[in-house]
Amino acid sequence: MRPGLTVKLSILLACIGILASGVTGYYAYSTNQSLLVKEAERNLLTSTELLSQRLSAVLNDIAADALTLANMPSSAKVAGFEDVAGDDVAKERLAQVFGTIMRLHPQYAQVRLISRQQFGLELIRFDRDGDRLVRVTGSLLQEKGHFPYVFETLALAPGRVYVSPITVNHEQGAHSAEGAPTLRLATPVVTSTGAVVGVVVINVWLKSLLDSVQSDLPAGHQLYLTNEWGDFLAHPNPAMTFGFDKGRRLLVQDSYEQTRPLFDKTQTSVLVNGLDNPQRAKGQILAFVRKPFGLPENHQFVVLGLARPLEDVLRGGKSLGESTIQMVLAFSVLSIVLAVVFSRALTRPLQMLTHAATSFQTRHALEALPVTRTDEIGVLARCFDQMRKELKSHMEKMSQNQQELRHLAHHDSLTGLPNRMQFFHQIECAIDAVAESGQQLAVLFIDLDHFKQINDQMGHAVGDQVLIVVAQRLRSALRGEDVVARLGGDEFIVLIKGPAIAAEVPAIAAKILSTLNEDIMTHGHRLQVCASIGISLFPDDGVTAEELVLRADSAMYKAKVSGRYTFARYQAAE
Ligand SMILES: Nc1nc2c(ncn2[C@@H]2O[C@H](COP(=O)(O)OP(=O)(O)OP(=O)(O)O)[C@@H](O)[C@H]2O)c(=O)[nH]1
Repeated sequence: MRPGLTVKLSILLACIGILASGVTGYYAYSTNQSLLVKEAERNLLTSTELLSQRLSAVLNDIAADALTLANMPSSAKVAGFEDVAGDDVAKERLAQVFGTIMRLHPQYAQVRLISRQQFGLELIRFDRDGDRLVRVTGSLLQEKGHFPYVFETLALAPGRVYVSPITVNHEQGAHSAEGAPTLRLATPVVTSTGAVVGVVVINVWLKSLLDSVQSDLPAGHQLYLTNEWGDFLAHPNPAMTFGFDKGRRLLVQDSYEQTRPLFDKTQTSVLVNGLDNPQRAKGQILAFVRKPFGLPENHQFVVLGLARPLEDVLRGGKSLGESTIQMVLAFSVLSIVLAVVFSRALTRPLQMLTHAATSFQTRHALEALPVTRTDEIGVLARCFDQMRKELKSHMEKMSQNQQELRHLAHHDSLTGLPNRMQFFHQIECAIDAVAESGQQLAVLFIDLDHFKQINDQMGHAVGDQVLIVVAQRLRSALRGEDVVARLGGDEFIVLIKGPAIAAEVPAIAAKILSTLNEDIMTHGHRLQVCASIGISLFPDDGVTAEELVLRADSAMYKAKVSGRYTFARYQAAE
């Protein structure tokens, strides 16, 4: 069975409801996710900027240490001696200070005083070797004049601090510092006359530097650091760092395309998130900040980045997601219920109309209609109600007319008695019925005497009234099962059946004659009617309707001839 209008409408409305709540829920959920990510991005950017400021502060502290050492009068004195041996007492005192600095700052890998003379010979040098502090002396001291951190620092004005690029330390004999990513800060040692006589250099392990910078970073955050070309110096995966030292370039721009503006210097910070860029930053939120690094005239910078898992950020929205799903499910169920209720309410009047139409079509029944409604359905119902009432009245009239026509076809319109056709039908039925039972039938052909005179003398209306009275008297004089019909004009015919009808029929004929002969009062006239009756019997006088009627007619003429107002039996010789 095909679904009805109610089902279709319910499905449509339910689908709309479910779709609307689903879309709303999805929109609320995704908007919330976007807001969470944007908020996390802002916080991450702030953390990254704070981190870069902390890096600056740490570098400033190291620079301050370097300046402190360089500004000590003994530094200039030791560095300024022509003789390498110099003033051993002053050197030893200065070395104790250098050693103290090393002990106080575990992140320092090396602290040195390097002379301008003798190709930048190291004068005082402390190395860190694991937990141990090693003072390098004598022939182990090396010439460092060819290193940029020496010759570039010697060219600096007093009080300025050189910051080297962060590289892997390949200086031989540097104990634990050898092979480790290192940053060098150096400042010139100047005599009271303004002569630059040496440099103080502090080597810092990048790892220690970053550990101190990110010490209070929340768990789950990952640190990125690149140089000004984008080479990774710090990365959650150590294999990704210092690619240039291993003969290949591992650039942040290749990992995160969005960081290019930092290196074009068109932006100072960029944000990347895995929600908007699942290809580039899968499952992560990242913030990158460009930070000037070292001497301003060198236009150096580093890029600091922080990342945190997207999942951590979205975890806060998870409960909202679950609530949203519950809400969507609840609204979907509500939508289905409302859709069914609304559809039924909407289609009920249509169903009433449909039911009323089909009931009217099949049973002509006038079922209830929503005629009291004030909307279009009410108008339709009232029109339909009016139409079916008119149709019903027409149909009833037609049926009545048909009945009347059917009656007229078989009855005489003046007297209401069966007509000739009906009589013949009845007599044929009676012949069929009595043929085998051995019963008899009698046909009485009745013709009024001198009826023409009544018409002529008293008018046709009186004649009609007389015919009506005759019909009534014939009907009342006979039994209910006897057939009385009018053949036409003043001729009537009667069919009587019974086991001994031949013996009874003279008395019946006599009764008819006397009944008809009683006075008739009509139109102010007193009349008397006489009649002549011819009788034929089945099966003695005929076995068909035509024969019986014809022979009764013939007998009636015999009665007329014999003086009227009498009856006569058909005789074959006639
Ligand atoms: N008022 C009236 N007269 C009718 C009707 N049908 C026929 N007639 C008349 O009935 C008369 C019948 O006349 P007949 O049977 O020929 O003659 P009658 O005067 O009865 O003479 P007899 O039968 O020989 O006694 C005619 O004058 C018809 O015009 C009718 O329906 N109403």
